[in-house]
Amino acid sequence: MAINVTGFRVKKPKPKISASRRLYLKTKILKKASTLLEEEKKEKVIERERILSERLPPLQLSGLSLQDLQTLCKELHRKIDGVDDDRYNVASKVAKNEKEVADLSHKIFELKGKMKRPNLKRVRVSAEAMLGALLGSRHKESIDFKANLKTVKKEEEKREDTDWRKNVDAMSVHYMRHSSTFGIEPGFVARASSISRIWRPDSHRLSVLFGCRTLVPQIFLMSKHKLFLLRHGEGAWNKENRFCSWVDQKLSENGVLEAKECGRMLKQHGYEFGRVFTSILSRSVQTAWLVLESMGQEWVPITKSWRLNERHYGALIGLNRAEMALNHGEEQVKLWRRGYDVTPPPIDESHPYYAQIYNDRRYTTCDVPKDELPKTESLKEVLDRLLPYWNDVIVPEIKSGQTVLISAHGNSCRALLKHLEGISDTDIVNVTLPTGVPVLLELDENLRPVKPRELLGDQAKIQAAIKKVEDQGKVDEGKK
Ligand SMILES: O=C(O)[C@@H](COP(=O)(O)O)OP(=O)(O)O
Repeated sequence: MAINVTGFRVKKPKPKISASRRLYLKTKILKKASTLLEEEKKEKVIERERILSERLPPLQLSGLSLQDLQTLCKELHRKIDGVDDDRYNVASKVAKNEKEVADLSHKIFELKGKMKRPNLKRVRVSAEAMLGALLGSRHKESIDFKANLKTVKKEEEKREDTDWRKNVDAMSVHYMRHSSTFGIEPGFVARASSISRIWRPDSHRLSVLFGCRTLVPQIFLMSKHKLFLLRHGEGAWNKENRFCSWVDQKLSENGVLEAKECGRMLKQHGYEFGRVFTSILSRSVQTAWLVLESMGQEWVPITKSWRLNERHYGALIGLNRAEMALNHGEEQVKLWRRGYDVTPPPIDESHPYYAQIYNDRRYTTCDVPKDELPKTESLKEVLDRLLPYWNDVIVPEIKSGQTVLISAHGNSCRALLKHLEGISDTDIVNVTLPTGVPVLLELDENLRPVKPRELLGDQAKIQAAIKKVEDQGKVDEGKK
């Protein structure tokens, strides 16, 4: 029995072909389809090779002058740009089509009867009377609704025709306008094609965000959570240019001012925290207190964990960076400080700060036994010890709707940024965070950033502060 459109039960007509014949035909069709698919696959491979050989003829470098090589490089860059643009255009079309397919499937689902339509009676009412019933006395004013509809349609069509790159350019203007207060990585405000370069580590994600003309205007809608990362205010040893790491140092006078100022700025913008996380080092806790105090949000719960501690700098702890640069070279110091997988020599019992660190009661409260705590760490190892805490403790808070502030350290924040933004091992070398500057990350429901991080505050000052941190690893000119 089946049900026809009128709702009556009707007898199913007997099929004209036997079951075995049907099976035979089905198998034949499937076989044919699989052969066709195979052929299509082979054609695609041949087509791919043809296009590649057309677009990428083997490089002839021998005998070329410097000038020729430079021209060749420029030409290759131009081609890469072209391919990039094409890729984003295709990605945007795919995303748009996928969305349309999803919408249509939804409509089909609805039409299939999941949504029951009410029984409607046919009535004869004039348009005038209908408007009167709907709008009351206002219908007189809106009588020109046809003309209005036309205008709306025209506008909609116009919006559809807009090139997605223009939307991104428009967004850049939005960012530019705000860049005095909301810091953006230098160079972000640029043409769409160069955005992908800055976000190269996760360009696929970005192609979906920025590459789709229908999605571009929705970028701000997709932001579901706000997360703030903060490197504590200047510590006493930051000022002396010594590797501080797991040595517990308080904020310098300037660090206290930085933390208070940070709180004032966040308050001015109306941010409200639901949870704060810090390391177990005083400079990060003290910073969190001062920020919350300046915001009048002292009551917000603070949770501390060693897993947010600064990277363990091993035997380098206590040493002066500029002196290290003089003795070991600036390159080596940069590798120690910023390399992703570079581990400094471990600290041992003969180190002047060993006892102070490992006899400290705070390290008996950790979720690992004291003798399993690190003796040195690369940034990669920081991320390894931080991730379980992030996933198990911080993520649930964010997902439950809390706006979270993580008041931590230069390298624990860099590790987290690397994870969240998908920064590559090589690109993370170029990320430096100044003290006391909040970094705002806007995340989607899966905690993926929906736009570039924003360093909040005066951009000129922030750039100067970043340079100052980078220069800490250079030889002091006076001592050369
Ligand atoms: O350990 C330290 O001295 C600095 C980081 O030093 P660099 O990685 O910048 O050398 O950590 P923080 O001041 O953020 O706690």
